[in-house]
Amino acid sequence: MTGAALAFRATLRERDWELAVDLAAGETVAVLGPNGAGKSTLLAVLAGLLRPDTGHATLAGRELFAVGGSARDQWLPPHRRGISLLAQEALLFPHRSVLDNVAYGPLVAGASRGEARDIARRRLAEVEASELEGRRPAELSGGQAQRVALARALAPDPALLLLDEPMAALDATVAPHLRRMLRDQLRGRTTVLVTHEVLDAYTLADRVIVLDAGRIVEQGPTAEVLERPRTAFTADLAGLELLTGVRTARGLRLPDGTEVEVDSSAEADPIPAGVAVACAFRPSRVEVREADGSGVPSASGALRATITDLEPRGDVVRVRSAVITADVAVQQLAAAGWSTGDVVDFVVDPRAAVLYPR
Ligand SMILES: Nc1ncnc2c1ncn2[C@@H]1O[C@H](COP(=O)(O)OP(=O)(O)OP(=O)(O)O)[C@@H](O)[C@H]1O
Repeated sequence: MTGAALAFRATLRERDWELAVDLAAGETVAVLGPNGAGKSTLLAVLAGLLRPDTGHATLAGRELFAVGGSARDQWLPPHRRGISLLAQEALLFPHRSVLDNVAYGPLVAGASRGEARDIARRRLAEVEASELEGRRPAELSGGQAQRVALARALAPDPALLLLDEPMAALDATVAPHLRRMLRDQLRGRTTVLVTHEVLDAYTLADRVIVLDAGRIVEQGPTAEVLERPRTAFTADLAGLELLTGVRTARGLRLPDGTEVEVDSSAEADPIPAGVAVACAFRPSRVEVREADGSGVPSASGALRATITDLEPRGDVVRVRSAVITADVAVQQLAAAGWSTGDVVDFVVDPRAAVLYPR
């Protein structure tokens, strides 16, 4: 025994996919990544719907699979894995009542009809759906159906819960209710959550794994990964700008030689000069100034760049360039008269930037 609830490693040559994931008992891990990164592949292999070329996985001390090794392959079929999946769509049995949908798992696992219905009633109460027990799935709203689907996923008391973008198909007005419910239900439950929403990761996950092209590219405690991103994808998801370079006495030097100033006086563990670093900050903490016409940026630490795009966002306009993005007040932009193709200076607020080793 490793102490891990889930110990998983597998490869799939056809998808150039190779992953190792360990989960502690009761831990929720959010899996993030761009389209095609391999998130669904992970869920499918865990659920037993897709067979890897090589790999080994144990869940709560039981072997889920051992394939491609020297010994004979082991492969536990999906219904014997102790794993439940909640997908974007509720996928309830259309001809059964809500109660019987939720009772199905325990019934198949060997409970009597009465026991299975008792379990189902308890689970429905937990997701505030008791009054729906006599309805058919067609008589439910999207949010109600998803709550029932959550009750159904939890009814067999799975050793591992898989959530595949559970809020994605819901109205923005309904999603917060389910998110709150999930927060309560996931406490102490070993869960893998695939999501595109940073709010889901913050609200529900202890840890985050970022995938790209079938590999893990970042992982760690949720706040650490999202506040100190190492990839452009994670930075973008977290609403941060990311610059990379080398540590200098005043901040960091970018590959083009520009030095960006960062106030690191509060740094607990100073990073020595010469170390490869990343620097993250909000676009709202970047100022845009008129370029003064000389060949060098007007302010020290300014990044001179051409505006490639102007994107209105309420009372600010997102000013994009190839190197950096700034949010500028609509009035300031209008007064300055900047438009795409103009060369301007971007200045990062030294106190608003976080510097960390790459
Ligand atoms: N049925 C399939 N057969 C072959 N290759 C597939 C299949 N499904 C996905 N792939 C490939 O496997 C890789 C990982 O895809 P996967 O669906 O796991 O990504 P994802 O991170 O879930 O993406 P998304 O966010 O778009 O759902 C991609 O290169 C994809 O093209």
